[in-house]
Amino acid sequence: MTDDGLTTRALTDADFDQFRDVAAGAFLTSDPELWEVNRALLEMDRTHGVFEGPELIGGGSILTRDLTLPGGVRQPVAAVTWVATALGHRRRGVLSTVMATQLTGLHEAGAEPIACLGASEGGIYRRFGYGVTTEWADTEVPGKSPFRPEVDLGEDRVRELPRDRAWALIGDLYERTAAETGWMSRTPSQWSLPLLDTPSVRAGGSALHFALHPQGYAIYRVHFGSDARGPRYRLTVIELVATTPVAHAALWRYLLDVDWVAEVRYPKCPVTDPISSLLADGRQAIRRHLDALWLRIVDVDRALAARHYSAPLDVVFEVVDRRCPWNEGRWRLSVDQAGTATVVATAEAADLTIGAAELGAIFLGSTRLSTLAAGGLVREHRAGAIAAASRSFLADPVPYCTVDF
Ligand SMILES: CC(=O)SCCNC(=O)CCNC(=O)[C@H](O)C(C)(C)COP(=O)(O)OP(=O)(O)OC[C@H]1O[C@@H](n2cnc3c(N)ncnc32)[C@H](O)[C@@H]1OP(=O)(O)O
Repeated sequence: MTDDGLTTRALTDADFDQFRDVAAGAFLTSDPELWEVNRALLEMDRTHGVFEGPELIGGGSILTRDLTLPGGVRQPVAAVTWVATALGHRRRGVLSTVMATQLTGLHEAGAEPIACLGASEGGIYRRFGYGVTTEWADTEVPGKSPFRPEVDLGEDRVRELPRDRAWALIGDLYERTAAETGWMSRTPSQWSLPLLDTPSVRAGGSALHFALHPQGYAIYRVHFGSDARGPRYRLTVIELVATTPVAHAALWRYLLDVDWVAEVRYPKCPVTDPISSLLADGRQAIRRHLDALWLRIVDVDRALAARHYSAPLDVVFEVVDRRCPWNEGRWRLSVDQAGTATVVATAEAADLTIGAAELGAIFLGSTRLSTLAAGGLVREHRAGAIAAASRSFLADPVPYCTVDF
């Protein structure tokens, strides 16, 4: 019980309606289909509620997902979602209680050593030890923009398929791509969220379209509009998956050539998507970086040993982690020639000092340790330690996550 009388417990199926009402109120979204999808997806025994007397006033949920780590390891992670505090009960520590309950529970159960989430606002989660571990490059390209003449589009045609026929093909293509670092597993029921297509999700746009290539697919919708020159539609790419460069180029070409479309926008575009290199004038692709997946190390030793590294390393980290005191202290990370790590607690002098959020940020190998150090977020005690660790943590290709939980 907290100082002002709040209690916390894991919820049951019987609590679902109450949890839905609190979350729907906090997220200002009462779309009934969204909540029917969530009724099937939420793991109620991993969903915690904070109560004032009998009244549920906030909570948060953990989904069981797998995340691909550098080296191709499929790692179970705690995917945190639907964190919500009822209006009228904000800033009383409900979120802090949920975060503490989740992290302590994961640690004490020896469950997933990593938690992750997509943040509604950028200012909330750093204090709880989450750092930005992947980004999107929100990309806009004018419709009909030409490619370089040498770009190979292959012989295969991109075909538009109805949802039920597309669905039979895209799962396998997604699964092949999910072997790359940063991708999340999706069970058949977990597909229901990214494919949700209700009026509130469409926000005035069309139903989802499915463009299929033998080695890839694009899911998109169109928002209608016009001016004195004629139709000026906006095409929004929801997801583009390609298992070969030719399929990738063919799908982009297809999307750019949809008639009446003035602009193609892909908000969740991978930062390494080579669209600028395909275009005859690369400057036509305007790109803006956005934070995507936030990651939190729950148990330093188990998490750091789970991934592979790009270069040998021998470094002692002093970890500062007020929220998870079991992580605090010095850890020696040793990486051999094969990129395999061992992690042990040590009393030796630290080579660098790092906070939990920064350790979470560099974990997948996208965010550079050297960049965080340049921003004053990591301290070096042995010359060269940051450069060496930064190299070793980097992953190539740059990790990407769709984050759809
Ligand atoms: C993974 C996800 O589910 S992301 C979605 C998160 N949920 C939402 O955005 C839904 C709408 N918002 C809400 O429900 C609430 O405002 C929440 C969940 C964001 C915050 O809940 P609260 O119970 O008010 O937070 P709580 O009182 O525990 O505050 C904890 C700390 O976070 C800070 N904080 C809370 N909300 C915010 C915010 N939106 N931006 C920045 N800081 C914040 C508080 O000031 C406090 O700081 P302190 O520890 O330095 O004192």
